[in-house]
Amino acid sequence: MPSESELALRLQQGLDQLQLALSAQQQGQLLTYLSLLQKWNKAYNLTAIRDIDEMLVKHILDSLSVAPFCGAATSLLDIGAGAGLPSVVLAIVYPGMRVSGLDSNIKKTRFMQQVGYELNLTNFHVLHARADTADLSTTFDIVISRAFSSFSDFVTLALPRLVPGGQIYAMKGRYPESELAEASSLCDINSVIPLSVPYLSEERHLITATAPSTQKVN
Ligand SMILES: C[S@@+](CC[C@H](N)C(=O)[O-])C[C@H]1O[C@@H](n2cnc3c(N)ncnc32)[C@H](O)[C@@H]1O
Repeated sequence: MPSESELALRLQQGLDQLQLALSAQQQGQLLTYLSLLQKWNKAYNLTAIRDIDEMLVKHILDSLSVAPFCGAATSLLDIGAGAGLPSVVLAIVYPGMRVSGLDSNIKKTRFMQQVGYELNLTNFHVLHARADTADLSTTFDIVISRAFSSFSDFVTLALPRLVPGGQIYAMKGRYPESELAEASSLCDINSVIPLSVPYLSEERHLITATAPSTQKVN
């Protein structure tokens, strides 16, 4: 198992590759989050990944890879956030952004609440609810998901939660050709951005979309 200083160095080098400049405090928060994930995973089964270095790459750095595309937003909702991926990571990167992590699984929302408390993330809010019935009373600049559902199901859930002109972001693995075709009548797909995750040779993509500008006919 890598030592704390080895993990810190690997994080620092990953951040350099992503061209993200985070303070020592933010890097410390990311490492504390990583250790909480590993600690709670034993009892709560938060993620199938057990190895801490793999968690750093496939969870923390993977979530950080979307950060450069979120900087203009003041609010963000993560649907099906699970253990807080990517929402906790984005709340750490952007302390001025109102970030909400929503999940229907009570163990996962308890974990996110504990993370928010231990990291003193005052901009991070946890919602225990189903995405289709959640009473949120507010809308968001970005609605994001990672490993949640088909893109079309996600779009249907995300659209009512967006401010006018807000962005839907879906984090995907391989180029999601069939999912894009299926959702083309529901929204305007603006881009499919290849993401590069440090130390990972697998494909990652970010779909960005907005509410349909015109009434679409099937
Ligand atoms: C595969 S996990 C992904 C979690 C996290 N986004 C990640 O990348 O690790 C999907 C999550 O979606 C949640 N979920 C599934 N259906 C949901 C719904 N209708 N409303 C809210 N959360 C839901 C599950 O509880 C689970 O935590």
